Amino acid sequence: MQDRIIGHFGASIETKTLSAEELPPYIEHASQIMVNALVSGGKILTCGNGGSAGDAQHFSSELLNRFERERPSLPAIALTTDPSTITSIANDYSYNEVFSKQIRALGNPGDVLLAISTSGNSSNVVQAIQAAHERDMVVVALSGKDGGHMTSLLTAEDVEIRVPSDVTARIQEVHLVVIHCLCDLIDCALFGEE
Ligand SMILES: O=C(CO)[C@@H](O)[C@H](O)[C@H](O)[C@H](O)COP(=O)(O)O
Ligand SMILES: [Zn+2]
Repeated sequence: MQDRIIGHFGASIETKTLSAEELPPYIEHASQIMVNALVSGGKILTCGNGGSAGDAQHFSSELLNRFERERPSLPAIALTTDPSTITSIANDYSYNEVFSKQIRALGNPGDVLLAISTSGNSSNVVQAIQAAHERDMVVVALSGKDGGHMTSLLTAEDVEIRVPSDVTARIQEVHLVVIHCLCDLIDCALFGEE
């Protein structure tokens, strides 16, 4: 079984190496979108399912609390954290609307939606992107595989960071590095390079 374990590490390293070659321009662009929103008084909403819900919460917590340095709190809300809201929307309407209904209430022009989906096909994330555009928000899509339905919804204002892999776990492992890159770039832009 240790060969399997080593295989996971090897595949993760391989995917990260390929991502390090392909993704930096998209990550930098995404960070600029987020910084522009934050300096204009906007906030960042985040969403995703399963492991990507964890990533959505991981990112919002690092803005609200801190990443690696002492700095003021930054405005971010994970749309994945309130079971009463999520279960009531899913129960009364549809699970596909659990993020979009929140965005219609919380999102404002100039805010950013970080939409996370390894397949790009999770309906509630797709509908979240549609709702964000209705609210004149900008979208940063964090995806993988062929980008799925999410990709076709993005405008020229948005950016997609698509991990070059078809394996959900490997994509998620790169998403975490991307989230930390975004936090670092935001801190550098707002509070100076250390
Ligand atoms: O974390 C994992 C797999 O590693 C799963 O929980 C995974 O997040 C779930 O299957 C999600 O429903 C997948 O959705 P998505 O990434 O395609 O949007
Ligand atoms: Zn996972």
